[in-house]
Amino acid sequence: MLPIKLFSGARKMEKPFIFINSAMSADGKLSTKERKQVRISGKLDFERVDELRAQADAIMVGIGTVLSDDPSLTVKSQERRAARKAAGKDENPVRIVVDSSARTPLDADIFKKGEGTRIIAVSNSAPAEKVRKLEEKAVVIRTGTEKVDLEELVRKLKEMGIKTIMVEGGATLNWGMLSAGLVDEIYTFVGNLIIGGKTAPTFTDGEGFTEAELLGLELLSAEKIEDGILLKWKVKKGN
Ligand SMILES: NC(=O)C1=CN([C@@H]2O[C@H](COP(=O)(O)OP(=O)(O)OC[C@H]3O[C@@H](n4cnc5c(N)ncnc54)[C@H](O)[C@@H]3O)[C@@H](O)[C@H]2O)C=CC1
Ligand SMILES: Nc1nc(O)c(N)c(N[C@@H]2O[C@H](COP(=O)(O)O)[C@@H](O)[C@H]2O)n1
Repeated sequence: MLPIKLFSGARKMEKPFIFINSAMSADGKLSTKERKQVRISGKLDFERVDELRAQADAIMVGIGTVLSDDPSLTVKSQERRAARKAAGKDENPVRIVVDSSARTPLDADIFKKGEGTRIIAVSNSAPAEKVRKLEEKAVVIRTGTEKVDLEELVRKLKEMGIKTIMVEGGATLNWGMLSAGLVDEIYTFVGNLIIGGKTAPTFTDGEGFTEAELLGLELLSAEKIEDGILLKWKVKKGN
């Protein structure tokens, strides 16, 4: 594997640098039709992901991912956690869940595992009692009427000092972030399997772009890792 080069985009910091990292099957699926998590990455790719997590200020996922996978979103390597500590940071990046209706379970692994700040982003229509319970475990950010306003959320995260956000899916959040023009780079690991199923989540679901709105990408690199390929893309702005 080539040496890991993090975050090629050295753009001016008017907003946090935001990248999506996902693992998908050769047919572009993130998980099965039952939304069951699948091991797509091999050992080396999981190491790469762990390094990305360790370098990021924050990791963001959608509530769909929390409900189906119950991820902890922690940095797995003890050395990387120690390096973060030595640099005066928490062992884990800030963990952010985009959760319009405050559905995050109070016993979710993101609360149970690892130190560090958790942020739950809810809309203003989220049930008050559940929000109050979440506030005992996390910083709650309210934005948007029915649905989290991702642009405003990102602005608030920047005000909190977050400079780099790693988005780890799923399919709907990827669409929300891409369609709002918030993503700078995309890293997709394409693994050596076919998942199939027209209801299985793909890298980007949501409404989809019209022909006039299609999002252009510039290929930054393509690297074989074990039996898959890592594609790094830069999102073209203003197209
Ligand atoms: N292979 C991989 O790298 C990954 C796979 N996955 C898979 O993806 C699936 C989950 O994906 P989804 O069901 O699409 O859920 P998701 O994780 O994308 O969460 C979607 C939810 O986010 C919330 N949301 C709030 N405001 C939003 C906004 N403005 N824009 C977009 N979403 C907003 C909505 O409640 C929406 O239902 C799971 O099956 C999981 O296993 C998830 C992450 C990574
Ligand atoms: N990079 C990557 N490769 C795969 O093969 C995967 N299945 C995933 N899934 C993502 O990892 C999250 C789990 O995180 P924790 O180990 O619990 O910290 C899962 O929710 C998906 O976002 N990713």
